[in-house]
Amino acid sequence: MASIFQIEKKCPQTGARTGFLFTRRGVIETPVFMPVGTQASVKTLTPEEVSGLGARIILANTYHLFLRPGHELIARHGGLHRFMNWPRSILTDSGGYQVFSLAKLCKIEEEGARFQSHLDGQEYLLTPELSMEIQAGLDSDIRMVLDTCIPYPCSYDEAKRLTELTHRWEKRSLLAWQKNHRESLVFGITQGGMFEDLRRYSARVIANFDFHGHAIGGLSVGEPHDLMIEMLEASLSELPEEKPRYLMGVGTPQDILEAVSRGVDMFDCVLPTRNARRGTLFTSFGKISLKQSRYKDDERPIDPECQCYTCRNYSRAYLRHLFMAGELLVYRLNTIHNLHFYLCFMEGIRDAIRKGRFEEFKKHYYERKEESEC
Ligand SMILES: Nc1nc2c(CCc3ccccc3)c3nc[nH]c3cc2c(=O)[nH]1
Repeated sequence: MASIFQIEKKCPQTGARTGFLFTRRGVIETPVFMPVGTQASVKTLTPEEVSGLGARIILANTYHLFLRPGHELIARHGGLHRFMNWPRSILTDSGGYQVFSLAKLCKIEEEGARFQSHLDGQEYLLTPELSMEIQAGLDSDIRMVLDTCIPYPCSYDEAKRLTELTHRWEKRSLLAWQKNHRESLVFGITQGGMFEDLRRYSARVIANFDFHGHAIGGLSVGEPHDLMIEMLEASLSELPEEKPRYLMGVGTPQDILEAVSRGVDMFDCVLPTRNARRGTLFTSFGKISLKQSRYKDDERPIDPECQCYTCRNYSRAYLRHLFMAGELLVYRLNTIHNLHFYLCFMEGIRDAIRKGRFEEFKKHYYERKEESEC
C-alpha cells in the first residue's frame, strides 16, 4: 500500500505529531478537524465559505445520502464533489453508526444491518458490499468499512459478539473495496465496547488487515470522558504509529487536545455546527450562549481575540437579537464563528507541535478555559 500519510514532526514529551495525509484531491495537514456535511452540505454555509475558513476535508453520510436522494442519482450527477460543488477531499462514513442511531427497528444479522428508513419506513439490508457500493457512487476519497457501533452501556458478551461480527464485516468491506474502489482510501474501525481487553484485541485484528488508516469507533457514545480516554489508550496501544488514527465523533476542544497528546490525527464532531444553530458559541475563555439576557446590550464581539468575519462585524447584542427573533442569518454567522474557532484551534495545535511547544499550548488552554466569562 503506497504511503498516503507522512509524519512531519513528533512532540518529544507526548504522542502528539503533525503530518500530511494525501488523497487524490489534495493534501490534508494533521491533526485535522473535519466539518460534518451529513446530507451533502455543511449546514448553512457554501462550500466556498467552508474552504475559506480553512477546511480541506469534510464528512458526508452514506446512510442519509443512500436514503435521499440516493447514491445512483448522485453518481449520475458526477459524484458528490460535483453534486455539491466541493472539489476537495470527502470522507464518508459507512452507515453502520447512523443505522444504529437513526433507523427504526434495526436488526443486526450476519449478512448486514436490516433497518427501516427513518424517512418512510421502507426496509433495507445494509451489507458491507452495499456500503462500499454506495460510497463508490458518492465517489468519496476516504471510505469507512461497515461496522456495528457498540451501544453504551453493553454487556461483555454482547460487546465481544458485536466486535467479532464487526471484524467479519470489515474483512468483507476490504474485499469489496479491493475489487473496484482502489481510486480511494479505505480505513478500518476498531471497536471493543468499554472493555480494555476487547479494545486491544479489536485493534490488533484491524491493524493486521491492510487498511490505509485506522479509526477508533464506539466512543463518544455517551460514556464519561475518563472512560473514553482509557478505551482510546487501549486501542491506540495496538495500532501502528505510521498510519493515521481517526477518533470518530470527537469532540470538545478538551477531548481533542487529550487525544492529540496520545497520537490521534483526525477528528470529526457535530458540536461546532450544531451548537451554532442552538446559539452556543465557542470562545478562547469557554462557551457563551446567546439565550442569556446578559448579552442583550453587549456591544463586544463573541470573542474579542477572534478574527473571524462574524467577530469583526457583529456584536453579541446583534447576534442575540437575531437569535431571539429567529432570524436565519444568525445560524450562518454563528456557524462561521464556531467552525473558524475549531479550525484555528487545530492550526494552533499543529503550529505548537511544529515549534516543540505543544505542552505549553495545552497548559495555556487549560488556564484560559476556566476564566470567568468576559
Ligand atoms: N462508522 C462509525 N461511525 C461512528 C460515528 C460517526 C462519525 C461520522 C462520520 C462521518 C459523517 C458523520 C459522522 C460516531 N460519532 C460519534 N461516535 C461515533 C462512533 C462511530 C463508530 O463507531 N463507527
